[in-house]
Amino acid sequence: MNEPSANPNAGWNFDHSYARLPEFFYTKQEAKPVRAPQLIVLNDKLAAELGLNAEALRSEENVAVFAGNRLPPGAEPLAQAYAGHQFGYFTMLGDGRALLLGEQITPGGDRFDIQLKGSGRTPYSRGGDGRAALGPMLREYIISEAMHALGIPTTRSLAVVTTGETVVREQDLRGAILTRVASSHVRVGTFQYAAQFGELTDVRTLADYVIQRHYPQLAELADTGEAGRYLALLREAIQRQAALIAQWQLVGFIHGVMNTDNMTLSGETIDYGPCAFMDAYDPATVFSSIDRHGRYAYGNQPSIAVWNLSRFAESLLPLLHDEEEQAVRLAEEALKGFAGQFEAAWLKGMRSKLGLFGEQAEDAALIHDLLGLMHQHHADYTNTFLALTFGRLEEPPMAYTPEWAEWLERWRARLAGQPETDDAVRELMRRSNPAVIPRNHRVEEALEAAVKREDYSVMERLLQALAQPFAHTPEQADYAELPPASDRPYRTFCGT
Ligand SMILES: Nc1ncnc2c1ncn2[C@@H]1O[C@H](COP(=O)(O)OP(=O)(O)OP(=O)(O)O)[C@@H](O)[C@H]1O
Ligand SMILES: [Mg+2]
Repeated sequence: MNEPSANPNAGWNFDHSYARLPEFFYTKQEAKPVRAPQLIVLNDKLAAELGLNAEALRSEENVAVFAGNRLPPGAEPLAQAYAGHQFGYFTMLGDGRALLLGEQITPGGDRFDIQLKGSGRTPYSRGGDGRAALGPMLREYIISEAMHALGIPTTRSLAVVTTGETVVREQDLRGAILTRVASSHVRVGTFQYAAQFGELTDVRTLADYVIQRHYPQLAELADTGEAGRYLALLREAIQRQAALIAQWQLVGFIHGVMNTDNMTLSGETIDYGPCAFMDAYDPATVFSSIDRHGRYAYGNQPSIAVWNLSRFAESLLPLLHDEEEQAVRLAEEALKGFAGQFEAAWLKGMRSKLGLFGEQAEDAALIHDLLGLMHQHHADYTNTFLALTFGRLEEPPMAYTPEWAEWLERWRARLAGQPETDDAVRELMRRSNPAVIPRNHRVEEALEAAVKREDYSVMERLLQALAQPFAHTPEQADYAELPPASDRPYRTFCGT
């Protein structure tokens, strides 16, 4: 059993709005204590943002909190229920290895879920052991924090502890628990769960909860119909996902497992499983070893988002309009909005990456032709934009062919036709093209040192570089190196 009350000076300040929902939505559950917790990494900056005292968090008492061995003051742990489509197939899921401790209210009044991932079995564990391994939890820590530094909405990572226990996968691995921080953990799959296994009132309760928590400006709208708040919720969720996926595409991020249970209503990226950043530009890039048909390939991410949002819309249908036909029409119209919103956000981002101010009709062709060349020449996505930013145009692949020269000519002509100075162009491009992304081979190098040799310095160095992705120090330049050819194509195995 958990011992109550950890170090009171850590600054834990919980509320429990999710626990005030009907019990249909969760199961109260304590963490299963682990043998020998040890703190591996703590996010001091995030701790401060949450109103937590990093020094107190390092104490033995609070390391025990991160391990699930102690409850922090005011915590009321629960496992959330949800369902979802996994690779297109619907199934009941729920937190099978995670627990929500509560919602930390920050000094500024913001609310964040504090969740332990890897904290033991729950009623939703099915055949699983409820545990997680050190490598995947550090991977989630590194990539989620990199995404945050890139300005992309995401769940955050506060800490990783090892448990002193072994988790059995294909081989024995060191057990670990990640403390995850999120605006909320409500997923498209939470709505699917309510629609499939609950009453209409449950869907309504959940929708009103999400509106209160993430879209409070909609709360006063009417119930149903064209001007209703549930249609507005659908539209807003679509808008946030369109913006999010555009940001993924712009940095070359491949989520890898865009199941409906891995899409949040907050619009934050969640579940860093078999995800990775693309090296050479190719829309067909897939990293996940279990995604054999390329369902979640880079180029498919926008259309998969629409597929997932369609499942969300289906869950909401009875709330959209009293007449089903009208409800379907409203949902379809809302879903049609995604393409335009995505395209607008993506084009805007691409213009910035190329230093283009204003909008000109030929911009889209200029951008698509660049991507076509990059694809044809297996050009590194991130480094091509860096080369353009810093005028290193003699570097491969640009130096290769007359087609590149022709494209560069068109780009220069477009730049020359705008009133902004070269400095302004360079500045925009520097802000829009990261120097450092969490490249697979560097992440793996850090994980190998951490997991196999208990050497965490490689990861610490990587985390420091990733925290400032747009800085251009010599340190940063080191991380712009391409992976050795033997590392391509890279696969992330789903040994979680
Ligand atoms: N070792 C495990 N034991 C029990 N349940 C598990 C285990 N691994 C995954 N699950 C459950 O399987 C489902 C799908 O797993 P998935 O990999 O999408 O999630 P996850 O990485 O555990 O969690 P999240 O989506 O919260 O980041 C989830 O319901 C998850 O809780
Ligand atoms: Mg998941």
